[in-house]
Amino acid sequence: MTDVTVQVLPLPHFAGLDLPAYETAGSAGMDVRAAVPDREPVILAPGQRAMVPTGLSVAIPEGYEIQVRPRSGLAAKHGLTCLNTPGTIDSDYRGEIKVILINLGAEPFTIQRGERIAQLVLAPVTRLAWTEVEALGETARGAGGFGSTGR
Ligand SMILES: O=c1ccn([C@H]2C[C@H](O)[C@@H](COP(=O)(O)OP(=O)(O)OP(=O)(O)O)O2)c(=O)[nH]1
Ligand SMILES: [Mg+2]
Repeated sequence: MTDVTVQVLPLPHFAGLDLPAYETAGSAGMDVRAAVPDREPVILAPGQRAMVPTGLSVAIPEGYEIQVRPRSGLAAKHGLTCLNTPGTIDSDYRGEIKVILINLGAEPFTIQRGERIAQLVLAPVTRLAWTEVEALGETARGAGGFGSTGR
């Protein structure tokens, strides 16, 4: 497997944190850390959401995106997830990557500086081009959906 090189710009408030990294040899995503101030952890009350800074800006090569996905441990243990999952980082975005976290659990959740809050997955993008038609080809499913095949 050939790695795709992505330029990363650590912002001033990233200082002292570790760059996202694969935690195991076969990991699909790199865990990304909260770049919140040391003395100002983000406390999410049940039902509350926040845009959590990562302290990183990137330049993804054209033809790729980065998906921001939740960590299953945080979701299963604390009800913490990414509200817009999977978040999309476009190849032309140069702002800071932020993680939109929501606490769907029953207890407040505190996000400390350096905590691994989500994972970044690099993915190829296939762009589509429309061809407008007057009718679509028939299929057995037709317009059936939303549970049409049963539960
Ligand atoms: O979880 C996310 C999702 C998006 N972004 C940044 C990178 C992305 O390239 C940009 C725009 O995201 P998106 O297209 O999902 O949001 P939008 O509401 O359509 O905003 P825009 O009008 O800027 O495209 O915001 C993040 O930092 N984190
Ligand atoms: Mg958009």
